[in-house]
Amino acid sequence: MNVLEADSIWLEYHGRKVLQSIYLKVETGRVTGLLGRNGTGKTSLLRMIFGSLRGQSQSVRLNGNYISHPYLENNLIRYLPQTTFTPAGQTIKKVCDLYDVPFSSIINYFPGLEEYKKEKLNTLSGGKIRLFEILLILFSPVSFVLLDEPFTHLDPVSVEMLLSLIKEEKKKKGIVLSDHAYKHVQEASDDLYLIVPGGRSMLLKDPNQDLKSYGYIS
Ligand SMILES: Nc1ncnc2c1ncn2[C@@H]1O[C@H](COP(=O)(O)OP(=O)(O)OP(=O)(O)O)[C@@H](O)[C@H]1O
Repeated sequence: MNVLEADSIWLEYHGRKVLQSIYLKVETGRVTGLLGRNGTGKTSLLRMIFGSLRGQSQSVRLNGNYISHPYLENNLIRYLPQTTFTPAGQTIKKVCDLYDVPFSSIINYFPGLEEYKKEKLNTLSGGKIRLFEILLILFSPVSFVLLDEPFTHLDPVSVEMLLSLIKEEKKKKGIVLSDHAYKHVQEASDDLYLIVPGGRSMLLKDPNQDLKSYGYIS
């Protein structure tokens, strides 16, 4: 089992405090959910764990050992951002090769993609590009994946498929999942954190009750 911890995370933008003293843990074999109202800093936190955003302070540790730039470590971590990140002018097969993800593993869960194999990514619809990118990150040969709003833009059948794939993939990986579709996040997560006003993270003991008392749901 591998354990990834983010500790002492502090982030300010132009003197405005966003994250203060955040702690979050994810283990292989588990899903850690991350919730918070708009603008509380979920994306910033995911990027700080990945290593692509530096704050005023951060300690990201793998099995207790500090890592300065997790995304530079071999086969450690990948991040699904909220926006498209794959090169639109590349073919789907080429992008799979770039990410070391077999095209065959993606088409198993993406009916109709086979015929686009040699097409460029920009021939897919926005929602299909999103589904492709989610699968690309989820099936990546790494120990941890960070998924930022994976349910947005997916149709209901794809959402159901994604929920069952997350369950399957967590057998091999640790997954951090953040989305405003909080019921899906709750359903998929073994541990659930909420970023509360003031930029602190709370590990929820009784999610239904805690989400109400912290004002995330009414
Ligand atoms: N580059 C930046 N410069 C200044 N402020 C920023 C920058 N990026 C983000 N912020 C601010 O930091 C705060 C946290 O943003 P972030 O995108 O991490 O929140 P979030 O919880 O992911 O939001 P949402 O749920 O709306 O996607 C917001 O108030 C945002 O306006």
